[in-house]
Amino acid sequence: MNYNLSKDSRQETRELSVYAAFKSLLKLISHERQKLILALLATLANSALSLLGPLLAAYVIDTYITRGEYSGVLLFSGILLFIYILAFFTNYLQMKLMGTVGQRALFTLRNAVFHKLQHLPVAFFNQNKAGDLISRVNNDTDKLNQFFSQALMQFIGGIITMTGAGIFLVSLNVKLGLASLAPALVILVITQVLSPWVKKKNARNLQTVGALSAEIQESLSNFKVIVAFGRRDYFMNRFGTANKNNYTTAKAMGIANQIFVPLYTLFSAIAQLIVLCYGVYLITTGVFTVGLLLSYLAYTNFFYSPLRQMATLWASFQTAMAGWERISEILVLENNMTTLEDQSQASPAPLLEMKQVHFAYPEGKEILHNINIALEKGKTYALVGPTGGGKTTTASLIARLYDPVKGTVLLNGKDIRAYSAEDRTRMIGFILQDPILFTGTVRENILYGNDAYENYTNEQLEEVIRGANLEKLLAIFEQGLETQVQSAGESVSLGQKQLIAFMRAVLRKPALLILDEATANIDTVTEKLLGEILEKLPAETTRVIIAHRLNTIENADEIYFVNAGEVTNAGSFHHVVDKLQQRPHHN
Ligand SMILES: Nc1ncnc2c1ncn2[C@@H]1O[C@H](COP(=O)(O)OP(=O)(O)OP(=O)(O)O)[C@@H](O)[C@H]1O
Repeated sequence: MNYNLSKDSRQETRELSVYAAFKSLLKLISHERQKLILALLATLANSALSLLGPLLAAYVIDTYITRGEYSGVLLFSGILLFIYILAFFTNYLQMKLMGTVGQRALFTLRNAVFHKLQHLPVAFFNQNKAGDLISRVNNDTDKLNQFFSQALMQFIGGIITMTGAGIFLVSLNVKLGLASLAPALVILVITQVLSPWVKKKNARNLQTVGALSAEIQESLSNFKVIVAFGRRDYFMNRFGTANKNNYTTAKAMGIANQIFVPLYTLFSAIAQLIVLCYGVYLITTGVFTVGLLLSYLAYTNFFYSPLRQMATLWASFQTAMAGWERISEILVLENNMTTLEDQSQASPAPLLEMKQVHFAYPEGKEILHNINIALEKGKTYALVGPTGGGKTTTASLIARLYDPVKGTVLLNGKDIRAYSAEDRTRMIGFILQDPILFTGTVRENILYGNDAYENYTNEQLEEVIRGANLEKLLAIFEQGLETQVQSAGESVSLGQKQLIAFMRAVLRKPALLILDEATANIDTVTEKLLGEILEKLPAETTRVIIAHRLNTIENADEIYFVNAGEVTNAGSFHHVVDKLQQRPHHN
């Protein structure tokens, strides 16, 4: 499955219609039904109350002012004030409710995207940049929040007010009503025509925000290399380009989003002019009164001013839709590394087998060709060979970080895909080439993914560590289990990181332990210590060691030579030494 989210590499792009996008957006907040209905009622009440104003004013002018009955004027002023206060409260209620709905949508959506990210396979993270993903989780979801909390009810309120005003306009005088509404029709057509263009500009801008975020992430995480090579200018140039792209697309988006405002204002003014001219004509013919004309002008305003507002709201909707599309691109992805239904019983030997395995990274050429290996329980295997030969890839398939393109991997005689992730990771420990630590203490890091000792006190845990012969490794850390480490930064050395990763893996007591150059950054004395610990692992533990240093693999029972995607059993240690010596260029 292709997990690349960048548009250029996707064969099919999902183009949502406005209606479908709006429906799927609403689905997002469907669990807030009660609040939504209440907010809708408040919006309805608010619009109805506001619409009453001009009608009452027309009545007051034509009935009381023309007759000079000012007590009636006073009474109706009081009624109007009451209506406006009520309208204020309904407006407040609607904003409060929708503010909560928006924040809730943001909360739910961020959780959903993060949850999905946690469940996607390694291949997804190989193909997408962390910075862009962060931008999707942070920035794009917030666009939806803004739409829900600020725009949606204004949008609906605007439509209700416009419908009400439209009904008043047509029912007070059909011809004048239709004439005053005609410019709205033109606006509608223009909006329809321009919308796809506006949406594209918004989507493009969100993409550049993602790219900018990816640049920042990459340069910050590689800062040491940048300084060491004196290449600050290189990343500054790259950032400058990304920033410029963002600026250009933001400018284009701003123009696209704002283009409706002057258009709507113009057509609204034209409508007012039509009403004024035609209204005055109707007064002269005796069909209309001054009061009616004034209320008519007010209703025209009631119709066109939300329409003007809609221009901004429409832009917010377009941005939300563009954000929603970027988020749903992640949400629709499925993890193709599912657990197979396989009722067959696990058989004892060999512990792990690769049968006619072929593998290619997504969008790449075949890396491993027809691999057949069998790893017996309790034996130690070494994978050796030139850089880029495929050792890490082979180990990754053994640990099921990826599935083969062809062929099968069997764990205890059963398809490895039939094991749940928990069972598989309990059985297979993998110490990665570049070990990852999480911010916290050594204790937290070595207990990562290990529930068994979670509630142990430090003393109890130290006892367990002694039992696993790891106490000399722990002693390297000044404050023992409570030594602080950070995922970023340099609180521990690379070698120390490898030691923590080693303790983490050994404490889980895996049936198969893979060490991918796990001692590459460790001094020879400590390396010897690790060798001893490995020797003392339970007799049934199978070890797979990837190493370039020959002394690391001296104790291997069998050695596999991995070169150009072929894995061959190289036999004894001395045999391999001879082979490597024939390839002076390989390290
Ligand atoms: N994530 C990836 N996406 C695409 N290709 C990859 C990826 N990881 C490795 N490769 C390619 O697969 C091939 C084998 O790489 P692999 O890391 O398995 O080699 P290796 O033998 O472990 O090398 P080393 O000794 O440097 O660790 C290389 O050509 C590499 O470019």
